[in-house]
Amino acid sequence: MFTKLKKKRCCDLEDNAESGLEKIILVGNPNVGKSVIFNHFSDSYAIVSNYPGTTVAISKGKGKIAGKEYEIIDTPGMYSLLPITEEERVSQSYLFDSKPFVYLHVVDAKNLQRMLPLTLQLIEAEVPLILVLNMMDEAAERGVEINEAKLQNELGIPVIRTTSIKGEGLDRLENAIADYDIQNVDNKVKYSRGIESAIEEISSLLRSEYGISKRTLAQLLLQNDRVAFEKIVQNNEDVSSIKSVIEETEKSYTDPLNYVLTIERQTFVNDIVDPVMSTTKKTDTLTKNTEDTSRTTRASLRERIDSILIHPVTGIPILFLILYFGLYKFVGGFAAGTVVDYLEGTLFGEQINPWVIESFNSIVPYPVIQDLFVGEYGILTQAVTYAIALIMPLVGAFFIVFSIIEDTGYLPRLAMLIDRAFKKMGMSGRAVIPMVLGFGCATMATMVTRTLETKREKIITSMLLSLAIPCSAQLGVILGILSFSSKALFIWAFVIGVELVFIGFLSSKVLPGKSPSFFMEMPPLRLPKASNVLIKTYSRMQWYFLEVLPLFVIASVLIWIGRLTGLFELAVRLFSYPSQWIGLPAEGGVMFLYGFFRRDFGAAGLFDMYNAGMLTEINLVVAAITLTLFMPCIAQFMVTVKERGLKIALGMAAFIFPSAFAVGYVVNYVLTTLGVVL
Ligand SMILES: Nc1nc2c(ncn2[C@@H]2O[C@H](COP(=O)(O)OP(=O)(O)OP(=O)(O)O)[C@@H](O)[C@H]2O)c(=O)[nH]1
Ligand SMILES: [Mg+2]
Repeated sequence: MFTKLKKKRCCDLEDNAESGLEKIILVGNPNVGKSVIFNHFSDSYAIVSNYPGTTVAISKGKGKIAGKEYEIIDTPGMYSLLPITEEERVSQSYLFDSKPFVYLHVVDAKNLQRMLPLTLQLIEAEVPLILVLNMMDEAAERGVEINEAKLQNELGIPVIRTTSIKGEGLDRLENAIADYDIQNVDNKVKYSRGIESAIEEISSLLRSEYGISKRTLAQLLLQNDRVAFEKIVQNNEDVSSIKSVIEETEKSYTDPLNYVLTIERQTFVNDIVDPVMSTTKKTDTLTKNTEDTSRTTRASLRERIDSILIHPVTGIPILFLILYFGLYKFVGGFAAGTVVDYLEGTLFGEQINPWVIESFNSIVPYPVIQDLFVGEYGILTQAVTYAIALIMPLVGAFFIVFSIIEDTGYLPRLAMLIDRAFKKMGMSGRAVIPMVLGFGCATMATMVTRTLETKREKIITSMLLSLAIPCSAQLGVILGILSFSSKALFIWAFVIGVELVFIGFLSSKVLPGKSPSFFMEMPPLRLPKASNVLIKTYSRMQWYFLEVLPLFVIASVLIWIGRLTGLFELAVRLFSYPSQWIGLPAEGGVMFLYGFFRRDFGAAGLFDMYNAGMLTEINLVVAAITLTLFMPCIAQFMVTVKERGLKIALGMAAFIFPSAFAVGYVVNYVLTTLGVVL
């Protein structure tokens, strides 16, 4: 495991640097174990979780297979070569442009019938291919047996069975890659006459060469795939003749061609699967076969747990229990209370920092430089202390809880549970995943909005992520600060919840378009693996630090320059007005200034002010609410610009900034007028 910990966290943003090595590309449906196999073979790490849509961008790494070095590439899951969502589009465009040594098509063996259409499409695309029957453990548990040799014969490509999570079969996969030799494989699918002749006609019109076969490109064109059209326009093909073939074909079918192709392909899949796959019938409890009985019991237990999690009457209390123990007790109580108190108060406050200040001052006698490194807002005394003593334990604790929840497969169940409520806000249950991920890091979560179907849903989700979802660090600090009174915590959660629902509801009324439909594959509930939870937590914290620490240091440097030039005082004075509007002392302005860098930096400032006795309890609740609703951090803003465009991102910011203070004002007014005691 520790060799894994040394791996670098893989690129979430696409980079197109060519390594010059031959490529092995992992493709397949979502949630089938591609990233597990990627992590096994490559020197990079891609996040593994138990829900569809974990990987949303290409990940690359290098790996040795039978002594030879390759570039290994992990792609986002896709259901078919015709993409619907953006992360599927990422995979499709990669297929268009790559010439790999081999593609590994990873499938979930227990669902072979549903996965094989993509295999047939890849065979039609005439790409070098190995089929990996993964999750053989779960297939066996469900009584599914697959005759691998027969399947290999039928398909004409190598077929390897694996249980990647246990490392089983990966050595045979390695051998199969080493021995792989490209060969012509017969196409397995023959469509009805109208479609076959259209494919032939379009193929004969295509002059250039592409990463996929002309037959496949013709099919994509028949299904009106946007990128396929862009490709043929780029290559100066005879687009108008191709379009007229498509129109003619469309006229001769009553159903959309996409549907016709899918249905016709499935009959070929069934013909292949029927003789190679068998399922031992579930036996009743009277059976003498103990193995079958335990299999049946396990299956029915799983179904029972599933219905408990999804049913509102039982599901909602369970959700609250998870929030109570996972967030309130563990992150808020243990990490923010015990661990941070010790690290920030005792270790850094009483031991490390006084020593650092003294040593630094004795070595560097210049007050200006001393101020930069060990002053009140210094790089070492503030940036590093905040990052290590305050944020690190909170983020770490949060990510541990979060990784466990992810790996159980709870999130898709949560998506089903609150799909109806989300529909009222113009989103579907699918948006639950980016929203929940937002509590980890809203920057990552904004990228995950790629998995959503409609533009409207993506805008609403990104908006709510920027507005009302506190990230782990901020949430941890706020839980820590407000844990003095459950009433305070309740008011904070209530106001943020109401704002979230209200703005979501309002956006769904203002933005044109229908509510999206909800479709999500339900992965089985699984027991989390400690090694995956630890590696994932470590890798996310590493990512977080790379993002956070430089920003904190930049903030310290800018504040230092600001103080030298007097700009800092000016900015603080400027912020002292909105700070006073919401009932805070004028010094509260500093905190909002920090908040511009990152909201958690601001929250950390709040923590300090409270400890210094500068704030009342009501001040604290109001400030926590305002900071939660405050501007998204710089990194999140940049990702929002990238995913949604500058105009939408600026529009969001223009709304969020004043509305945060407006809500703060109202809450302060109500609490002080009512004379609420916390
Ligand atoms: N039981 C079992 N679980 C597996 C196996 N391989 C992967 N998993 C689990 O399946 C889930 C999905 O694994 P990933 O590697 O994230 O799947 P992926 O194909 O990369 O998924 P996306 O990124 O969503 O496309 C995780 O919970 C893994 O632990 C296996 O062989 N057996
Ligand atoms: Mg993945």
